[in-house]
Amino acid sequence: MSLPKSGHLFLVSKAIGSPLASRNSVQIHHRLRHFHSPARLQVVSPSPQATARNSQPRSPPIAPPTHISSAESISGKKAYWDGKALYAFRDRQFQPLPSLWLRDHCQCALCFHLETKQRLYNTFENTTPPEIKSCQEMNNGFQIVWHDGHESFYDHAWLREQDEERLTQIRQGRLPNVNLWGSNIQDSPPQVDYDEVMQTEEGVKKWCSEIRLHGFSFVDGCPPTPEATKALLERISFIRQTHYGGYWEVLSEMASIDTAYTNLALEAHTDTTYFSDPVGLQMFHLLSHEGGKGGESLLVDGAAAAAKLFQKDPEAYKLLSEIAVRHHASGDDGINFTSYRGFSVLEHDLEQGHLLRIRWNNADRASIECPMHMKSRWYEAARMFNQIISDERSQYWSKLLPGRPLIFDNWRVLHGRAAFTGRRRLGGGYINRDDFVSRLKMLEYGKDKVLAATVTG
Ligand SMILES: C[N+](C)(C)CCCC[C@H](N)C(=O)O
Ligand SMILES: O=C(O)CCC(=O)C(=O)O
Repeated sequence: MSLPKSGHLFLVSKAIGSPLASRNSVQIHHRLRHFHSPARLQVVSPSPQATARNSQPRSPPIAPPTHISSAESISGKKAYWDGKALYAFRDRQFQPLPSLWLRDHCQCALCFHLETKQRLYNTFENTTPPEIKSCQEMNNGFQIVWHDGHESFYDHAWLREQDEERLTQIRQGRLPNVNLWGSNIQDSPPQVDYDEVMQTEEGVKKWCSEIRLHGFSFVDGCPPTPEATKALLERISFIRQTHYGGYWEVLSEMASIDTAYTNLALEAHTDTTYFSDPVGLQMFHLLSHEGGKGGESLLVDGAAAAAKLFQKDPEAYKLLSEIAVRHHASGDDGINFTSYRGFSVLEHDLEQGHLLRIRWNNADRASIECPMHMKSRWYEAARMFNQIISDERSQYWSKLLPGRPLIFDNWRVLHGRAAFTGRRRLGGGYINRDDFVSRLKMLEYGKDKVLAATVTG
C-alpha cells in the first residue's frame, strides 16, 4: 500500500479513501502544499552572535529557503482602480479585490477599534454585498465611498502585495535564520546574563532571540532559589499552570506519578505530548544535588534531527508527518490526559510547509493512529528518527549547575537525563508557546510591524 505520492496530507476523509483513513474517522482532509525540508528552518546567514559563538564550522545549511518573493513583486507594484474594481497585486498577478473583503477591512474608527485593534464592523449584518459608489486615488492610497455613504481609506502600504513568507515569519515570530546544531554546540552553548535579563527589555530580547535561534539558552548568575527561578521565567510571561503545578520542583520522590520524579534515566523526549497544546518553553534550574552523582542533562535539536531524516529518507519523514500518534498522562490519581485528536511527530505549517512542532515521547506514547497494516511503516520511520536523536553527534550532554538555569523550546528541542543517585532538587516551569512567541515578536519586530502583519486580509 503506497502512501499518497502527491505530498498532500490527507488527515482522513472517507470520500478520499486515503490509505491513512481510519474506518470511522470523519475529519476533513487538508491539502498540504509540498513538504519543505526542515531546511526552511535553515540558516542562510548565521546571526553575528551565532557566528561568533560557534567558532566551529557549523554543518552547512541544508538548503536556503526555496522561495523568497522577488523584490519587484512586493515593492513597486501599486494597486489601481479600473472604474469598476480596485485591483492589487496578489499571488503574482493583479486581481480585483472583492468589495465585501475590502469593506470588511475598513480601518476607520467606526469599523476598527483603534486601541484594541478589533473589528467593530458587523461583517454579516447586511445580506446585500457593499457596492463601491466612488473610488479616488490619493497620493498614498485609495478613498472609497460606499453605496451607503460610508467612506474607507486603503493605503498603498496595506494594499501592496504582502510577502506571505515574510508575513508568516513575523506572525509566527520566526527569525530569518535559525542555527540547527549537533554535539558541536557544546563548544559554546548560548547563554545570557541574569542581571541583564532581569533589569532590561534588551536583555529579555537577547534571551528570547537566543532561544529562537538555537532552541535553548542558559542564564548565568541566577540565585539558586525557587523565587529567583520563578521571577526569571516571568520575565518572558506568566508561568503555565498544569497538573504538575505552576513553578514545580522535581525530586526523586513521586510528587507526581511519572518517571521524571524518579532517579531513572530518561531518553530524549518532548514534554506534555498528551496535551492538545504542548508546553512551549521549559526551564530547568538545578537547585541542589547532594550525596550522589549522575543526572546529566541531554538536549537534542529536533529540527536538526528532522532535517537529517528528510535527507536520509523523505518517505520516512512523510510518514512521521502524516500518521497521527496519541500520547497520555495517566499516573496521577483521577487523571487521564490525552489530546483531542492524535498529532503526527512532525507537524508543518499548512501554508508554508515549515516544520512547526516536534512531538516525541516514547514513554508517553499511547496509540499510532493508522490501519494495522501501516503500523510497521510507522515503526520503521520512527526507528530512523530515534537513531538520529540517539547518535552522539546529535546529542549535547551537560551537567546543570545551581545558578545556571536552562530554558528550551519544547516544540523543537528534545531533552533527557542520565540516571542519578542521591538527593537532586530541580526547579522549573513551563511557558505557553503563544505567550513566548508574542513576547519575542514584539521585542524583535515591534508593535507596528507585528500588527501590520496581523490583520492583513
Ligand atoms: C517537568 N515536570 C517534572 C514538571 C513534568 C515532567 C513531565 C513528564 C511527562 N512524562 C512529560 O513528558 O510530559
Ligand atoms: O530531571 C531532569 O533533569 C529532567 C526531567 C525531565 O525530563 C522532565 O521533567 O521532563
